[in-house]
Amino acid sequence: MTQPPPACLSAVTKRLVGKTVLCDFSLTLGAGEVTALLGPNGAGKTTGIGLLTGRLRPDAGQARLFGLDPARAAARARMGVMLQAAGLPDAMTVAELVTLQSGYYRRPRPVAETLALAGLSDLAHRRCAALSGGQARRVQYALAICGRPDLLILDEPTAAMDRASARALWSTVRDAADDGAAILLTSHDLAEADALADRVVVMNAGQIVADDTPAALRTRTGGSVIRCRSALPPAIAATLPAVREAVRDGADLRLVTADAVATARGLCDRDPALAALRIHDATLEDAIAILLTPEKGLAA
Ligand SMILES: Nc1ncnc2c1ncn2[C@@H]1O[C@H](COP(=O)(O)OP(=O)(O)OP(=O)(O)O)[C@@H](O)[C@H]1O
Repeated sequence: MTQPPPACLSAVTKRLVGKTVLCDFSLTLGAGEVTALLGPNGAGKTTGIGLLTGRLRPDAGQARLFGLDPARAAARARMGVMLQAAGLPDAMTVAELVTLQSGYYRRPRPVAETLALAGLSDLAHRRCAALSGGQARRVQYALAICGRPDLLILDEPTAAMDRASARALWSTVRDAADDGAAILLTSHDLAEADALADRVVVMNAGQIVADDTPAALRTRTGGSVIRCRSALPPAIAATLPAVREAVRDGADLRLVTADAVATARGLCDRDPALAALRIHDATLEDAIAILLTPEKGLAA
């Protein structure tokens, strides 16, 4: 018999205070897959997570965890969740808290293993009140993974973490997926999504605008990014050959182009004072910036 997917939203609509936040939204997560749910502030990512975790109920459509209603304890017991804002009890130590949470699961990891995976071994006896912001995030991560979840939902897990801590977390997330867990993460760090995700789902205004591998999304930009110092207005630069997008980015003029040589030639012709010309392959961030620019959205 085929197993139901770890998590599934089928044609859900969710209204909050009279506003439709998600409309006919469908998303299925696969076992062993890291899915990054990306999009600008207010796109509906946290609302989607709220429906999956059972914090919110859909107004139409259906949410399922392992084929069950997310409100069912049997479904929730197989899920680990790290939300954006979650307080920790000030008076407890890190080890006490992880021990307590582990007790809720049927086959938890040994506490020492959870602490090591979350980079907390040296902080085991520190009271939660005395943790830094990044350390508190690591404790929230430990609480999410202590039960060996088959589904791990991470809402901006590395926000407030330093680079080394973030990279250590990426590695354990990748290991969990390789062991068969389904992972859903949101992030505004697109380099993180690119490094970690098998699949990128881009949302805007409550709808999915792209669902593909990071490499395929990068390829769909069809090109390169040019940065330079130029007084040329972006509106004029946008008319140069092969330019898909032109914006001012700090002191730079930044162009996304399907043909870097043709665009660079055009730039030199239009601006004799052009300086500091740099060209690189388009990144996931560039691809998503184009996707979210309405008149230039990529073909799906
Ligand atoms: N409790 C609420 N009541 C009314 N509107 C809400 C509520 N929660 C969220 N919204 C609105 O729903 C929309 C989607 O919000 P959501 O938090 O899901 O976005 P998000 O993609 O997670 O954003 P961010 O990247 O900022 O976390 C926003 O317009 C937000 O203002």
